[in-house]
Amino acid sequence: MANATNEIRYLTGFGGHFETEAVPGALPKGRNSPQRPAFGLYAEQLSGSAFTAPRHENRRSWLYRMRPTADHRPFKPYSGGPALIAGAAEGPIAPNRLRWDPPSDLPEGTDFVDGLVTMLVNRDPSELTGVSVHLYRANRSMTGRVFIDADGELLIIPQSGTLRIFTEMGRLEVAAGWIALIPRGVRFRVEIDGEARGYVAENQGATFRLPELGPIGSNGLANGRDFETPVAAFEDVDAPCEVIQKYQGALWSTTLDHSPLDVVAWHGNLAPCRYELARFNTIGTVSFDHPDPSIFTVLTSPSETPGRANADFVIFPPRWMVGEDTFRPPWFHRNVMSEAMGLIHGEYDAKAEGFQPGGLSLHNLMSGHGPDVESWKGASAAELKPVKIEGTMAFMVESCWPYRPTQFALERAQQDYDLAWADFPKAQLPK
Ligand SMILES: O=C(O)Cc1cc(O)ccc1O
Ligand SMILES: [Fe+2]
Repeated sequence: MANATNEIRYLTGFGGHFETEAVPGALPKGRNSPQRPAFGLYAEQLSGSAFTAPRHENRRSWLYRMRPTADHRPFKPYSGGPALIAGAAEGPIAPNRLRWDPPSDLPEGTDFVDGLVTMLVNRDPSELTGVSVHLYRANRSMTGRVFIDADGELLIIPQSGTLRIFTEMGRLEVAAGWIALIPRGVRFRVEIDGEARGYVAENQGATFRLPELGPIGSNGLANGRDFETPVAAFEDVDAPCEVIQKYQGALWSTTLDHSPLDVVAWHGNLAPCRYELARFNTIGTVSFDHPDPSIFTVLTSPSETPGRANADFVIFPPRWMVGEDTFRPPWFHRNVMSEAMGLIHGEYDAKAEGFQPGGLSLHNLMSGHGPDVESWKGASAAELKPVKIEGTMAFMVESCWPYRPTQFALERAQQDYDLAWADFPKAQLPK
């Protein structure tokens, strides 16, 4: 089925067992690794979970490619992209709330890789847990090079501009309002027209999956059928191609004499996908009280502790607010989980000002936060008729591991963020 908007074809479903071939006959039937794959292709397994992971956790795909990935020369340190994985700032993490305007000095005239800037990190990649938050600004397509992240799966959240992502396993188009998920280790190139900006959550832990629905039942939130995985697509290019790899927190580079985007067919349940956030089936109160934001979870990466996410990707989409006798915006709270938030467009209902599209905020473990004074005043006085929050899309990457800002982030944080919560009137007790 052709996709009307961009001619790229997709397979639907989250984490399904897909099979796809760009050349008829490339995909072996009934086995993974025949003695002689069709056309002299190389069969190669890509594992996203341990071989012995329980069946419902097991993620792997088989790729049929023109040359094996093993065919490369040593990686050497890469000197571009200086702001990616800059490492956390020295010293203890201060218990302060932090917020950023969209940085005006993100890399300029760069492609997606060199345009990435790390803002927040929270575990060493070798621990196979944690999540980092990066921003990007890119003005050029990647040409003659691809990127591969061995440290984590990449959740790409465009804020403006459209990315065309040519991965080993096919092509995806991802505009603002969509997300893309690229599995750990899958090589890709990003093409753009004009300028593109956005966020990347780099998940070093267990692969993102749909959250349990519990009493919600068998439908709702992000529905599996709305995730789209590209069909196989490849390029047959015998020209130098640089491979830039993020590996254990550092960047490395090697140059091949061919494009590694040469996977002619693949099958399996580990593959890139995209999802339009507008498809999210938002559920909320129809009686009273503001539910915990976990009700807005799109994807979750569990930790080893049940119910405590290594990373939750949560959105705040347009929705009706109908709660009776309820303070409707997010309440005041302190959380053992750490909350990084971004804004794709519009306004966030807990922040009357200062939180801009392309900006970022951090409310780490146990830091007191909630509505700013203006939002609190407005919502406390509002007439509680049904109101539709429209034209907005905020998101949160919530993690059980406190985030550490990078030096780049610390140097650019708003200086007066605490004033968002200054001068609340004191409660007046009966005399
Ligand atoms: O702090 C925030 O703005 C995120 C958030 C939103 C909400 O609706 C409830 C709790 C919460 O942490
Ligand atoms: Fe919060």
